[in-house]
Amino acid sequence: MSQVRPVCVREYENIAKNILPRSAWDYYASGAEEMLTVQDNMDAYSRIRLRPRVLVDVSKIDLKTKVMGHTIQNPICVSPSAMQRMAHDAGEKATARACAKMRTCMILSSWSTTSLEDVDTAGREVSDDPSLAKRDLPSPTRWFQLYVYKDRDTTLNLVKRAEKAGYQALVVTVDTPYLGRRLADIRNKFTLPPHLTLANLEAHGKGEKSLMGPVDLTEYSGGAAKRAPGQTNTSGLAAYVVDQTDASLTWEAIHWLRANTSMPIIVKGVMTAEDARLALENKVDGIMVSNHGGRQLDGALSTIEALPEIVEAVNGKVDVFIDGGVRRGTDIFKALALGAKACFLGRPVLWALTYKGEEGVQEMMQLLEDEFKLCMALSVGKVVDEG
Ligand SMILES: Cc1cc2nc3c(=O)[nH]c(=O)nc-3n(C[C@H](O)[C@H](O)[C@H](O)COP(=O)(O)O)c2cc1C
Ligand SMILES: CCCCCCC(=O)C(=O)O
Repeated sequence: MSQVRPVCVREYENIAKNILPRSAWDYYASGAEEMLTVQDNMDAYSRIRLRPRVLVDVSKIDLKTKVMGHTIQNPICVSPSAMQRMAHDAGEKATARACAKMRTCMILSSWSTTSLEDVDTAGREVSDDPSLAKRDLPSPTRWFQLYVYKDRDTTLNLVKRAEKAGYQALVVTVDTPYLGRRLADIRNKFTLPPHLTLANLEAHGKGEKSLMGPVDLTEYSGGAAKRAPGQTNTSGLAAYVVDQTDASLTWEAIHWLRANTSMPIIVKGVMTAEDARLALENKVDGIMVSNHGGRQLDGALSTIEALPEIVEAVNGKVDVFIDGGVRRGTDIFKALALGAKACFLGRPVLWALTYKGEEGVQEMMQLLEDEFKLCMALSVGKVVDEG
């Protein structure tokens, strides 16, 4: 289908809405309950105003920064989102290639529809491509997002595989003891299309057995299975989460992971200074300020409003990242000005993937890079990290 090239991230959303089947669109778009937090993540950026300065030489702007010790081309990275092959057949591989071309960081979801090994290989092929001289940074930056299963052997298997494949950090998502109530998914009895699987939980090597048998979310569809507290009607996905993942998780899990991996550990889903202090006490290496794109606790404050107290509590001891509602170069500028080391994107990547696969994601990220650079030039922001 021929499309006019989108000129802002919002346009990718409109295009994706017209292309995706209803249940995939609803799954990607939805947030918890009335989606107050989904909306507020975006609105809160609009409430912040900039104070531009003038007559400063802005003819050269370098956007490079360091995340967890790795230099990347710009502070615009990709958050983990599950099931990317619903958007495009090349799914997570396409995202990995686009990020490798942009020389920026991708976080792969535990719940990817492509195995973590195949995603890593796809990204490396691009990173090793000598024709990409424009971006002169060496290795790809790829982190693995972890959901902790009740079965710690399953969890450990994922961690060891990610480490072996060369993922450089483990991003432990801590805001999902249960799945938020996403009303459209409940109505749709959302489940994966039959040709797709949660690939990391399938057999991944010669002679290896599947970690838990093929994961069939339809078994859980309709809410006949176990339920989260207070839920009488739930989606297949939410029921699977109750059945398989560990709602009893505490900071102990971070110590257990630390004892089992040499990868640095980032906790994703911290929203308060109190938890940021606990994260430091429990020796995490990085913090992602996130409310899961408003998909978990409806009414939680926006991430950009949560950021300053967390940055203050962390006081430079570890890198602080942010996601949720980032849609414009000016949003990125505001987040960095308030102390984030880099911004991560969730839904915009899914929209761009739907639109045009790898090329779409690369285009969308380039668009945000251009917008961010322009914002720096017009505001004379001092947010370039030389270190
Ligand atoms: C469809 C979808 C799937 C997601 N899957 C995951 C996941 O597997 N792991 C995770 O930690 N976060 C997941 N998230 C949350 C994102 O990582 C991120 O926090 C959020 O999307 C950021 O908000 P934004 O979509 O407004 O950019 C998902 C979000 C969406 C929209
Ligand atoms: C243990 C929670 C699994 C959720 C899987 C995907 C996801 O994060 C989402 O928001 O959807």
